[in-house]
Amino acid sequence: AAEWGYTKRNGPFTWAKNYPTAAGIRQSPVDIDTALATSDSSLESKPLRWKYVPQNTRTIVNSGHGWRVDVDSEGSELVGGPLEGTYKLQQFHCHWGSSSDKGSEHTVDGQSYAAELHLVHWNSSKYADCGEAADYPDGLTVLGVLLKVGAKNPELQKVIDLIPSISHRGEKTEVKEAIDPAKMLPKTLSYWTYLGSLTVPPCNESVTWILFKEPVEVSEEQLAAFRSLRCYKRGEECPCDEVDGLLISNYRPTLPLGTRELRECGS
Ligand SMILES: NS(=O)(=O)c1cc(F)cc(F)c1
Ligand SMILES: [Zn+2]
Repeated sequence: AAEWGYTKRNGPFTWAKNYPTAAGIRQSPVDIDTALATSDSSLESKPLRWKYVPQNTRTIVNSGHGWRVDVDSEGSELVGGPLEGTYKLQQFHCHWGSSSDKGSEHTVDGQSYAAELHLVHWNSSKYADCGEAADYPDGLTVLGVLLKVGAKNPELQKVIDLIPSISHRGEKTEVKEAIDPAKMLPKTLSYWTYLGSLTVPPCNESVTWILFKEPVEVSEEQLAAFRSLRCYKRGEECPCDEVDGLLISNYRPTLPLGTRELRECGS
């Protein structure tokens, strides 16, 4: 089957053909209608807490759908907030648009941001690994960080510096200079949370989403570097009808929240 992607031919509106869950009722991303959010004292009473091991960021890979930094989960943990049990960091990646007026996956009162960073965690209290966890409704938690255009982001610059060595699909390289995921999170930890899904096929409905309210800055040049990734393998011709196979946009448009509860913690 033709590999899924973000062009007219294989993009988000075609995914349900090969991945029926993509047409489900607990899909992500969604528009965060801030007026709908209910503040929840139980969230306030259990502060979100994380521990990451920068040395455990192992490799960065061009998945064909963007860049992804794979992490050795050992030693990491995410607890508290809406979560039961302990979640471990598996990987982090980003979504962006062809220009910085769009690119985030979640929107806030209809507003898009330039990009969105996702830190993917799996429930190590109940499941053996990320792959297994992805098949259960409480299996995964993704921390989402909205990125807006501003100052150069020093921690993300460590990713940008590696992009030339993973320009084509399937290429990967060692992350030599440790990247600290904690340094990519906003200062204030207010967030929205709701039950959703992976925003890429197979769109498993197994994600507790935690989206920080405060955007973090990234520069136009850094966004331009993301768009220099190619969606096809070196030596192959470009399958996607994207302008010479550049990954200029890799975000899924928002899906209806439906009857799901949207909770918030912090102002
Ligand atoms: N985009 S996302 O954070 O929902 C996501 C989660 C995941 F586990 C794997 C992916 F490829 C993408
Ligand atoms: Zn993502």
